[in-house]
Amino acid sequence: MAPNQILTAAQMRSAEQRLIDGGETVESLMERAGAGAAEWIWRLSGGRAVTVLCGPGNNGGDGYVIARVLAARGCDVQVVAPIAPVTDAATTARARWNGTPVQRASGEVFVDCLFGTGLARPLSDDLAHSLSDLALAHETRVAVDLPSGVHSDTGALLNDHLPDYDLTLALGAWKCAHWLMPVSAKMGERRLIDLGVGEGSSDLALAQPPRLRGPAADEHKYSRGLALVIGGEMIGAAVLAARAAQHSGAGYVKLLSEHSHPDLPADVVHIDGDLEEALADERLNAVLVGPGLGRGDLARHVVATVLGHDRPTVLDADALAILSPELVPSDPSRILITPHAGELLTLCKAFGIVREGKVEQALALAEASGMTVLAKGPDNVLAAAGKATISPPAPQWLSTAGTGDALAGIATSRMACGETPSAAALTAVTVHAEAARLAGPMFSASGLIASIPEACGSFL
Ligand SMILES: NC(=O)C1=CN([C@@H]2O[C@H](COP(=O)(O)OP(=O)(O)OC[C@H]3O[C@@H](n4cnc5c(N)ncnc54)[C@H](OP(=O)(O)O)[C@@H]3O)[C@@H](O)[C@H]2O)[C@@H](O)CC1
Ligand SMILES: Nc1ncnc2c1ncn2[C@@H]1O[C@H](COP(=O)(O)OP(=O)(O)O)[C@@H](O)[C@H]1O
Ligand SMILES: [K+]
Repeated sequence: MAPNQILTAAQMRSAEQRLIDGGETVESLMERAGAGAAEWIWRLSGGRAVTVLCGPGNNGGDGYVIARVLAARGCDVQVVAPIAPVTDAATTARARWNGTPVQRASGEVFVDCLFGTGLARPLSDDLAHSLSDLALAHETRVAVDLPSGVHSDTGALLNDHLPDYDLTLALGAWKCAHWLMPVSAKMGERRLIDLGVGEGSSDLALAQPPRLRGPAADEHKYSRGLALVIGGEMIGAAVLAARAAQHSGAGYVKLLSEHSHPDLPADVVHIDGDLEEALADERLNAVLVGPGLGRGDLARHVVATVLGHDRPTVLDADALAILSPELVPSDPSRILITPHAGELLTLCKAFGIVREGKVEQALALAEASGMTVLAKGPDNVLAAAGKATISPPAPQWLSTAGTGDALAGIATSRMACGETPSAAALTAVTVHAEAARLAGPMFSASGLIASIPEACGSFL
């Protein structure tokens, strides 16, 4: 099994076809999928009654296998089947299940096997009502492969009022929707069931935790990395970024700004000199521009000046409103951009990108700009050079002002430490999420920043 690969519905079909070409049958795969799912449902049900909703395709087929396996273990199982099976494998699975479907059921555990990766259009009103009525009539809900009514490749909801689940059992490989909003928020816990699908040619993967390295015995502040954060109209945002950078590995963080700030810690070195001069420092390893910068002529000049130098650079916030194809330098691979959903939309417009879904948009923007793109938000998609990585969800308490500035500061610090823009972005997202977990609920950006050192410590 390749536990980190994420497949589109088409790639999943190809992967299944490769297994079938290698001697498997759809029926044997369905048996494995159904038995694997039944094992989880058995554990979760703890002897409670189970209702399985079966659709017409192979997802429904999995449902009949689940019903048969659970019944054989003595579980009280009912099947609701609003549409008869249409595939050979589902027809066989239905025939092997020794029971009669019921019209309606209420009970304790609900298993959704209505549709999986084959869903081609929104559910009809009748099916959508059956699904939500059954889900409401049960305490615990499990989705097999995917919740029904969702787009496997984009994570979009195809119907309103779809249920929330406690557990989603991905069959054979992760699909994009398992990790993309808004669907991913409905899935509850996620578990992957092994069907023997090997490593394919997927260009999408689930992010893995980074391994950080502490300073060597002979390290000094410059060898650990010098980061420059450029302030602007709202100095507070740059201060947050500089404080986050300071706690993320760089040995030296400078804040260039004509304004000072009462919260500026003594260990962030404030300079108010010339930008060109600051950028010309041979020891400078990474630059951040954008948080609190402003969007006027001066801000444009600052962004153009930074991009005119050859430093590893993070562009965030206001710098993303300014970025345009004309400003892209000849060596853009040293640049990381960190747009939230609104900034991603603006950048797609600026670069003439018309694509559906966050993964496709991030990949297209990375291709058009040559930069590394971290499309952040409740789901984080990192795209560079034709490959994309999705990070597991972070605490939603991050939805507070200033946490994006902290993220940009961490990424800049990691680039100052010598990480590539992609590695730095992955480290930043992971450390940011861990710092949020450590900070507990209701934190502010400052509280988050205070947890960064301990969060980094988890990955040393
Ligand atoms: N293949 C394998 O080897 C294995 C696959 N496995 C399992 O199979 C699942 C994929 O199976 P699948 O391709 O049959 O798709 P599935 O999601 O069950 O539904 C498709 C059916 O629904 C229909 N339909 C579509 N939209 C509709 C709508 N809105 N309203 C009504 N009907 C609609 C569509 O017909 P259409 O009308 O579009 O021609 C078609 O008949 C996968 O998620 C996993 O669970 C595992 O068993 C392991 C082995
Ligand atoms: N609901 C959420 N769940 C998890 N992370 C979130 C959520 N909302 C926002 N975030 C994270 O918080 C940060 C917010 O960044 P941003 O929108 O740029 O805010 P700001 O500009 O105020 O700093 C991003 O890193 C984003 O990924
Ligand atoms: K399903």
